[in-house]
Amino acid sequence: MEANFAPRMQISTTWIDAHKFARKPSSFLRFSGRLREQKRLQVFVSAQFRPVRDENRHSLDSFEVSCSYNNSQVSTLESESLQDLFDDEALILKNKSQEIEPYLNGRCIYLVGMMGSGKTTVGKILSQAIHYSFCDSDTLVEKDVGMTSVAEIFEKHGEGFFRDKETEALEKLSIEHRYVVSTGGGAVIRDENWMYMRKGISVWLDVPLEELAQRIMAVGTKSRPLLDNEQGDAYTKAFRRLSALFEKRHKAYENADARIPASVHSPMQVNHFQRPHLQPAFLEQNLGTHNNAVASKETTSIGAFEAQAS
Ligand SMILES: Nc1ncnc2c1ncn2[C@@H]1O[C@H](COP(=O)(O)OP(=O)(O)O)[C@@H](O)[C@H]1O
Ligand SMILES: O=C(O)C1=C[C@@H](OP(=O)(O)O)[C@@H](O)[C@H](O)C1
Repeated sequence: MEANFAPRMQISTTWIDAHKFARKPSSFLRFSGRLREQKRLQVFVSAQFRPVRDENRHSLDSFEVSCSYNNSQVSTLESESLQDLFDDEALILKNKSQEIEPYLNGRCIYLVGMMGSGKTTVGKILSQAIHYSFCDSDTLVEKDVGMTSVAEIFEKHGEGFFRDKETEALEKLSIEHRYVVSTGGGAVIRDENWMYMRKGISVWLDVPLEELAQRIMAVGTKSRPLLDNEQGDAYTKAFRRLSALFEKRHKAYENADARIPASVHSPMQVNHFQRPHLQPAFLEQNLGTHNNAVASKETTSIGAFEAQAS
């Protein structure tokens, strides 16, 4: 079976009549009643194609439509569940992850990376594949503080308070086993947090800023308070702020035991996994220093982790 990937297609900021959307079957695009009443909508369309499986069959799998009105984003819509889009990627990630499971010896995996790099998305898939539990450190902080969102915590108590709670959450997790932890994008800035994350294996999901800004534009900035107060259109806002944060943080991300570049975990280029030369002996070479439990010197085949030693 052949699996090729067509490039992502983007048609940005086009004006179209709302009634044209209204004629589509409701399962095709989901609209709120309020949106349907708007006369004209400014839409950003990002289309993603399924892999071509044979010569005759290729289909548009899913596409996201992000709508804005009067320059403020009002909604992001998806043709179908985004999970569909990740199905092929998830399968490959699962297969590859299962190969590394025996070498982990129960150590937690900490996913680090900028906001939108996919720590939560990838983390959930990974945890299922290796039969670990999944934990989002932001969610742990929210539960601890008794608030429903990080945005609310920032608003009521400020960033410093959130950072202290984040450190506490990582400290709690550091005595656990068999967890894939999606850390907050800023967790890497405190040395103390690294002390806790070093109890497990840290993996940096390294995604280009342009891609991050696209993803964040699609879902909006409301849940990410550090991106929510910039001026300008949604993409520029996200890109500008992400660039400033990355400038301050990139050295800290390099502390991670392994780096996975976007080309490996992007659904559009997931065939990268299948290249025969991507067979790094990641655990033995790069992680053995952190835990003697990685005793085996046999070559492992874990193409999902194109790792670079820190
Ligand atoms: N590999 C990927 N390719 C394309 N989009 C992705 C990928 N991983 C995540 N996303 C999308 O990016 C957004 C942010 O992902 P998320 O997992 O919440 O990131 P994080 O937890 O790092 O902030 C979500 O809308 C998600 O669907
Ligand atoms: O980059 C950051 O400083 C932050 C990232 C967020 O987590 P995600 O990376 O999961 O979005 C969250 O912890 C908080 O809004 C701060």
